[in-house]
Parts: sequence; C-alpha cells; structure tokens
Amino acid sequence: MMLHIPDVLTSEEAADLRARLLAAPWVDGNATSGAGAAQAKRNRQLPEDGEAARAAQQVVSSALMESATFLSAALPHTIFPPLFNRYGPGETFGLHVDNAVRYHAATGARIRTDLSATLFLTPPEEYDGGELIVEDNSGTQSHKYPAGSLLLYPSTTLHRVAEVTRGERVSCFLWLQSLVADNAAREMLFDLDTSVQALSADRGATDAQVLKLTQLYHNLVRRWAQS
Ligand SMILES: O=C(O)CCC(=O)C(=O)O
Ligand SMILES: [Fe+2]
Repeated sequence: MMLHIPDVLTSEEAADLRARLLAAPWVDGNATSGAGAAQAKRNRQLPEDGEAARAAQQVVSSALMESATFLSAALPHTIFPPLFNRYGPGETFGLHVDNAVRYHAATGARIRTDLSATLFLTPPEEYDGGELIVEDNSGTQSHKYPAGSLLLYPSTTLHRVAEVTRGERVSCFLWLQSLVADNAAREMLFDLDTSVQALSADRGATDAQVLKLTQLYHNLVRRWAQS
C-alpha cells in the first residue's frame, strides 16, 4: 500500500527540525548505500551517529508513535532509526530497490524492510524537482508533499528521487519491519481498522456490531502478526 499521511509533523515543527538539521555537518549520501544503490545516489546525508541526527530521530520517532494512521497502516514491529538526506540542484537518487535487510551496528538490530517512508521537511514551493517516484504493478506515481507529510510505500517497489533543479529538498527517510509481513494482509487490516474506527465513532465502541468487528480485527492481527 502506498499511503500519504499528512501532518505527522506540523509545518512549524518541520521547519524547526529542518533548521536544526541544516546547522549540522553533512556527508556523502553513499554512507548507507548497498552496492547497487551507490551508483544511483547523488545526495548528502546527516551522519547517523551524530548529535543532530540523534536529536532529530527522537522528534520523528515520537511523532510516528503519536500518528494513529501511521500505526494502523504500518503495524510497526521495529523501526530502523530514521535517517536524514538533502538534495540540491543536480542531485538525485536513481531507480533502485531498498536492501531487504538492514543491520544497525549500534544496536545490533537486524530488520527485514517491509515498508519505506519519506517524511518531507521542505515546503514544495521552495524547490523544483525532487519528486519521489514509485513504481508498482499499477504504474508509476509521483509524490511531493507539504513539509510534515509522510509517504509510506512498500520496500518491494522500485523507486527514485527526481533531480532537484532549484532550491533544496531536505527529508527524513526510514525503513521498518512490520508485524504483518504480507502487504496485502496488512492493507486489509488497515481498511478494516479504518472502517471500524468510523463505525465506532458513529455508533459507540460498545455497540454489538462494532464489538464483533473489533474482535475480528484483533483476531486477524493475532493470526497474521509475527514477533
Ligand atoms: O529521499 C527519499 O525520499 C528516498 C530515499 C531513498 O529511496 C533511499 O534512501 O533508499
Ligand atoms: Fe530507497
């Protein structure tokens, strides 16, 4: 599932985070690339173990934990610590697939990447190009969103970032392992949860049918979740 989640950060929070990131030292983006991606990648990244990255990771991680839509859509098991990148004029990230497994040396965590996400931190009117272009079986979709918006997309896709031709695109990007590995199963759970929430707001959480559907949702999660 490809899902645009607005307002994970407010525009003020995104601006504040971006200003703090830009004040820190950056390195060549190929620091975290697999061999295949390295050829395609021309951007810069914040060193992941630096003080600025750690503080920014806290901000993003708590915002994600407060987003009911993100939690319902991603059903996160383990989120790889968020990273930060920037693309100025001439910088781009060519078509690639994200590595299936990511190892985090500092924590020893090894995750299977089920979902990838970009949290946009620059208002779209401040740069040209820089669209995140994702290919799936239904075709190619181009994504560019307001600062504070997140795009969640399956890590199985081929995707790229169009060359920036004016201004600068600063973003946070991350990978996660979901409790539900199967994209189709996870998407059905999200649809069911969304409907149950709407029905519950309408009829009340103790309505008999709402209770039955809530039971069904949790029992499907029990059936499909892997820890
Ligand atoms: O910059 C982005 O939005 C995506 C970055 C990306 O695809 C990656 O780092 O693997
Ligand atoms: Fe990627």
